[in-house]
Amino acid sequence: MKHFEANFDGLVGPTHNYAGLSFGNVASSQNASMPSNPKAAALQGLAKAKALADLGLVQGVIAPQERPDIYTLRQMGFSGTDMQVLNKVAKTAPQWLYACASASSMWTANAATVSPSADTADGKVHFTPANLIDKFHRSIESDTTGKILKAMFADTRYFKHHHALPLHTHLGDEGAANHTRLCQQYGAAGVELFVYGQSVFDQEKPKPQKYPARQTLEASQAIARLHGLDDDSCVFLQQNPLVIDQGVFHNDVIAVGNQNVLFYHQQAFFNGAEKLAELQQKLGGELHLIEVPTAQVSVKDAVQTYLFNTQIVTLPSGEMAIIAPTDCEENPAVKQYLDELLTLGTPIKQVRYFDVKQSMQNGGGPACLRLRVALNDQELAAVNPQVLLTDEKYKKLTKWVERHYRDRLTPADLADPELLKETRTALDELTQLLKLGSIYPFQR
Ligand SMILES: N=C(N)NCCC[C@H](NC(=O)CCC(=O)O)C(=O)O
Repeated sequence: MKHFEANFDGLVGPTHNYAGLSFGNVASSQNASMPSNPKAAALQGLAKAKALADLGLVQGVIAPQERPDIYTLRQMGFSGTDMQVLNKVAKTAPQWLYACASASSMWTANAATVSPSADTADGKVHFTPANLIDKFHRSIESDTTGKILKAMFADTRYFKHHHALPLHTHLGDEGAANHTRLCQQYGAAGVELFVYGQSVFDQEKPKPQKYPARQTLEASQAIARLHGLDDDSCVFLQQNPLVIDQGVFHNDVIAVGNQNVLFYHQQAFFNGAEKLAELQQKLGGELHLIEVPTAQVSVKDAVQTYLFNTQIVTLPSGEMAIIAPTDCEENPAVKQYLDELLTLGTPIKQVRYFDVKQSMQNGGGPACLRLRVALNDQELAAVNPQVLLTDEKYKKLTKWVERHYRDRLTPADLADPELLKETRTALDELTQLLKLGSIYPFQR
């Protein structure tokens, strides 16, 4: 049986904008109110995904969500026709409109936590949508995310879908952004590394002082239980609270792994040495720990360039490549580090740069834009084939974006009734293109 890691990238939705919604995410705050370009954002994401497909990797897409989310606004008492709801919220409480109009579901590393069949007790691939409760605009994603994932991975012989964790801060869960699966081969049982920002029950553990820790240890433990992972194949590691306070709002802003490689910053973890030894012992065999020293790359540079929000992928040749944002190429210290990395004798032999600036300006790099799902060939054959990115699908999606997306949007434009119509027309067409059925509330 063959095994792969498939990447499912979030298609950027037509309302992509900069509303400054994510306290603790430096880029989101810095770029608040700047005009965005949804068309460019969606095309940049698609170009990155297509390049990975062209490298011989299994690549798919995940549909965006319906925004503005009129249904959530109705739950808050805005009433009348859809257009009246828009009008009232824009006039009386625009902050709620911004929160209900974000295209944030594009960052599919936060869509769910996924455990491959080689790791789980029942031998199925398990999915738990992230509840994302730390940020209101993201907390409204999980229901639709669950529906979209079920439409993509429908075959119950292979795929098991859980409900998102209960909606309380005790169980704050941000999905795969704080979860890394290490293994020797994709098809062999691996070790799942859960990185959390704080513990609710263990008050001895340190907490960040300035910015929120979005993921709790208790949430990570709940996911491991739901997915049927045994203790010998899990490691729970605390993020360094000092880096959360410098803008590292998810672990994937400071660490990334692939197979038996873990690439991370010297300051990424709290009590890292002990936990990484546990990881080595549980994984067995060779483990490449690539620690980037502060002396070479500061935490500030890591946050600005997203050096660790890169994707490390295994190419068909067996070599690994780093998929980095062009922001890394533009920063001399980071570029120098990446050049040097290729000479260190690790499995990483190539760096490829991609312009995903529209997403970066909201704090989302290449790794945020993708959800990884390790699959064997039987499982892959059971995935809805329409969501896989072929040459033809890429062309169709590109044309779809060009037809429906605007090239300029400010938060003020989110109240435009035409935008709501345009978005629904686009999404209706997309569900047909990807054969997803009626997943959006407006279609029912
Ligand atoms: N690191 C990973 N995996 N994902 C990045 C998520 C970025 C997202 N930004 C936003 O939601 C900004 C939206 C705005 O401000 O308009 C967030 O903070 O949750």
